[in-house]
Amino acid sequence: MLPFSNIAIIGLGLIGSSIAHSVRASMAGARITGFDADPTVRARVIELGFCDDVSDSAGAAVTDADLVMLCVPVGAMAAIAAEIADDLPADAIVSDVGSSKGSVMEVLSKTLPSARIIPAHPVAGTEHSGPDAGFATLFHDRWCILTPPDDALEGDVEQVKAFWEKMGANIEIMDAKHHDLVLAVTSHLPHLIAYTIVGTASDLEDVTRSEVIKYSAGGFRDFTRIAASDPTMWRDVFMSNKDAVLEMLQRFSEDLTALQRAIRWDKGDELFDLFTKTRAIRRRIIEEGQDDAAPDFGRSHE
Ligand SMILES: NC(=O)c1ccc[n+]([C@@H]2O[C@H](COP(=O)([O-])OP(=O)(O)OC[C@H]3O[C@@H](n4cnc5c(N)ncnc54)[C@H](O)[C@@H]3O)[C@@H](O)[C@H]2O)c1
Ligand SMILES: O=C(O)C(=O)C[C@]1(C(=O)O)C=C[C@@H](O)C=C1
Repeated sequence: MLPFSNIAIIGLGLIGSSIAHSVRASMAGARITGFDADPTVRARVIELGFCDDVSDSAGAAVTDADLVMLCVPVGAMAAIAAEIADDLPADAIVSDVGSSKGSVMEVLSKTLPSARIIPAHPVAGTEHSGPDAGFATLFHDRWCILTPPDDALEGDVEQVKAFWEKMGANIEIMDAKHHDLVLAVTSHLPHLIAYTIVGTASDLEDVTRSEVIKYSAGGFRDFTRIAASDPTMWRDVFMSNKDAVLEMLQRFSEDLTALQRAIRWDKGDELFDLFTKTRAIRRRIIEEGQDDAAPDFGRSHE
């Protein structure tokens, strides 16, 4: 049996379109209605044909839905919740895919006080955005973290869990605050570091900058991939997960200062010990099959 039969996807960029492709591939018979605030995106989605219907308003998209999946940037969640409030069926489950969870739950529960809200975060993505960037296998063997509120109905959590499992994801259930702390270090801080290092390189004098581009084969190139991620999405992530990101940034700055001191005072053994520890972490990630450097994950879409 299908976990949901009428799915409204609001926001048809990378994640919204990947969900639509994935539903098509794994839940035959489920009907997908899409909406995006950008009319050029709506027109492109009609051309691409991954929705059964594309509505002209968010309200119209949700009227018959049993699942409403909000796939907009975190900073747009409050506005979109207000837009669907009057048309949302009482028995529909509302979920989202936002990269931070505490603030999203806060705005959704305030704007939709009687809605059945089960937030989710697929820990899978690429640096690309928009409706052309999506693909059906994005969530295969990747984690999807659910952060249901304490009073969520168990049946609702099970339904959302079944939905993501059908799309190939592995499910973890977590408290929103814990999610935001963990993701601050595993996802948000790495993006901030990548944005910083690429920004620093681009601030160098013209002649050095062209050499940076010319010789960016390994390490720097990997950072530029991450630093090419969507500016709106990431601005919203940092604004919405401020406390956890600032806490992790503080720890990171302290560790960086310790490394600076080790280099200054020729403490090579301290560097060697740290690099040995970090190499072991990378090897563990690969052993546990979570190395996303190996599969393509949509990079061939570049
Ligand atoms: N990109 C990733 O790697 C990734 C991974 C997991 C989760 N997420 C989360 O998924 C969500 C969507 O990210 P994405 O990468 O698909 O972004 P995207 O830029 O590819 O798509 C977002 C879409 O939302 C639309 N939109 C913006 N405001 C809207 C509104 N008020 N009403 C309707 N549509 C609106 C935009 O026009 C755009 O088409 C974000 O909350 C992000 O944090 C992203
Ligand atoms: O692989 C990438 O390009 C990503 O940045 C994906 C990534 C991540 O940091 O792991 C980015 C943001 C999401 O919320 C989840 C996944």
